Amino acid sequence: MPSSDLNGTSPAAEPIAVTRYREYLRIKTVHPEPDYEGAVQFLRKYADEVQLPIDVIPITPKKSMVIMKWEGSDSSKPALGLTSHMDVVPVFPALWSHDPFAATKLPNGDIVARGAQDMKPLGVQYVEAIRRLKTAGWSPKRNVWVIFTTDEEIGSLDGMAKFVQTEKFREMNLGCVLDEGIPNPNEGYNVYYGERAPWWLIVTATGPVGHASQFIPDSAGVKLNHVISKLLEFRKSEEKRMKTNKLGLGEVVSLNWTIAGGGVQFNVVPASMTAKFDIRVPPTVSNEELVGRIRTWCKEAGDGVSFAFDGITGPRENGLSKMEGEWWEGIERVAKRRNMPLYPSIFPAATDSRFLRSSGVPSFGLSPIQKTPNLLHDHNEYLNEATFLEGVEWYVDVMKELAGSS
Ligand SMILES: CSCC[C@H](NC(C)=O)C(=O)O
Ligand SMILES: [Zn+2]
Ligand SMILES: [Zn+2]
Repeated sequence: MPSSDLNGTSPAAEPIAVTRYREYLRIKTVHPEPDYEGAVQFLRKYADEVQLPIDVIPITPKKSMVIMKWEGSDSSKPALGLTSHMDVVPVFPALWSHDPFAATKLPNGDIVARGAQDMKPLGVQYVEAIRRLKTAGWSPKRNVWVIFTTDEEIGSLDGMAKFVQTEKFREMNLGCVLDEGIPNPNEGYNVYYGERAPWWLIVTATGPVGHASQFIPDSAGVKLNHVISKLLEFRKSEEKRMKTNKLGLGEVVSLNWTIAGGGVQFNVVPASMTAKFDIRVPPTVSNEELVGRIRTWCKEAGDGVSFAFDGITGPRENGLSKMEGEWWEGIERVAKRRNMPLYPSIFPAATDSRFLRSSGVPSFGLSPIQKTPNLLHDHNEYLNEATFLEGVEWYVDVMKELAGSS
């Protein structure tokens, strides 16, 4: 990392914030084998450069989270947390216009890379906002914690889910955390105060085996088909409910059959078959009622049909952060001052915030990305340099407002 003054420019006459962002994008924290060690090494140097104390918290022997602290003058007050995940989703390199890990900057300032939106900019914007505030001689009243998490993209089990159980998390005394949102193709920022729970449902049907030229009764396939049909009918009804009532995706249950399993040969009726579904359940839907429906459909299908949820997905209380109180009002004030419309809703997918909210810490998901197509998990993910820098300014104002001056 080349040296720079606290508010300096990099050797390439590029703002230092952009240079650090592009360096971070080049670290291959991509699943299935994210280079977390590379990211930790980068963040250690970065924290040193901006003079922030850093803690590296092992979650497993190969996966460590990173926490930077900007100490406030009144540590007794609940702190502000700024979180981002270090990992990114895989790429299909052939579909990309540029190497997804080169962080190429196009002549118009677009920076193309996996993670350019989801969600490496926020991690760097937090630190750069601190750099600017420090340079300006400003310091916070509340502690500000900058958190870099692991494995968000694969469910957060070896990440935020474990971290919220630690003594360190309790000691941080977080009053509110800001996390990721979704870019807005139009003007203004999307902001999320809750999210749907992922239910990764596995339905397994078993039945008699035999020669496939016969009408074998109650075969695994026949039974599984019953459950699949019921689930897909339910999918249709939820899609209709969304369209008829003009609801957001975050307000209805979505369901996709994503994996089919079982069978060995065309002419052998198998003993067991499975179907896996990605289901997203809004906080407004009763978990008991939905589990009850799945149970009924499996029972109707016949003996030997069961269901389970994968990993840490399935019915849970994710919590909703209230759009009231000092934290929310602070965010609204910043947006107003910056003439930035805010569009609150329920996040359709899953983020680390669900673990924070269910631990009693309000969390708001907002990526300061406007007038940019949403390319989360898509190829040719990019962010314009100017939009990135606008995000740094957003966090400067957010920190001043939410962490208070001393
Ligand atoms: C089950 S957790 C996986 C996390 C992932 N998050 C996002 C934002 O894509 C998802 O919702 O699929
Ligand atoms: Zn993300
Ligand atoms: Zn993602």
